[in-house]
Amino acid sequence: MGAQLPAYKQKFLEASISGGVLKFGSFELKSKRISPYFFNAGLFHTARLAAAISDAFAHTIIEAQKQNGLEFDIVFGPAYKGIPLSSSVTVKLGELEPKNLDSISYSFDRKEAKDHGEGGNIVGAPLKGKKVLIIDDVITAGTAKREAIEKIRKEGGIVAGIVVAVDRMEKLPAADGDESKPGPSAIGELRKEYNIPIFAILTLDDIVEGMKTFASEEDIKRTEAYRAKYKATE
Ligand SMILES: O=P(O)(O)OC[C@H]1O[C@H](OP(=O)(O)OP(=O)(O)O)[C@H](O)[C@@H]1O
Ligand SMILES: O=C(O)c1cc(=O)[nH]c(=O)[nH]1
Repeated sequence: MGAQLPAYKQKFLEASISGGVLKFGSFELKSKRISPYFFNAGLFHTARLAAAISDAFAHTIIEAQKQNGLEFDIVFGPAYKGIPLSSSVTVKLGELEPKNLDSISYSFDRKEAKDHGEGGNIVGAPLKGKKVLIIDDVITAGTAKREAIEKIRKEGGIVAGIVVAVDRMEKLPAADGDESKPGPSAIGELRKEYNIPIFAILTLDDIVEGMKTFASEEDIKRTEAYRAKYKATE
């Protein structure tokens, strides 16, 4: 499988396939695009798979600290699929880098604010004045990350960056709904607009490369055609 990929990406791709997380077929996305592949991070639910995804995130984050000077106090996972990731990745980071990352915290949001008890819509570490790293499953059109950034800022947090499991490398949805037109990259626009670094464990290019050794001709063709249709032009 995907001999060209670095070992940690290869391992993560293999875990995604064996756990049924990465699937091929026909799926409607949050953006309403119809995709021939889908990454369902909710299926990383066994001890082995949860360890595999938190390990891949932790290595990507530690590498980004070393190479790009990424600094953060809190690992934030947007609801819902980001929630278990925020806690498991925080534990893994503390284990791998006890000297630097032992005192980081995690937090996440509620999709609907709680109106009793402690109230509000943030659970875990308070965000005010803290550097916050968003971690999540997938970026497609960037809508979910934009919402997370706005929520964090509203709470007084400073967004330090984003790390996702999969960058689908897609363009922003066209304002007039005409998806045949070229468009700028969803991830590139987020980087520019908020001046933050964004990292991914796997990109669509990595998936297409890896697919060559395990997927059917038909799935490869359909995924390549989808990539050609929705890829960003800048
Ligand atoms: O880049 P985008 O076009 O926003 O799409 C990608 C996001 O959409 C889904 O989140 P959803 O809001 O459906 O949340 P959940 O599955 O985690 O509940 C998915 O889990 C990604 O986080
Ligand atoms: O864009 C989405 O909604 C989306 C794509 C994907 O691959 N996985 C997912 O959970 N959501």
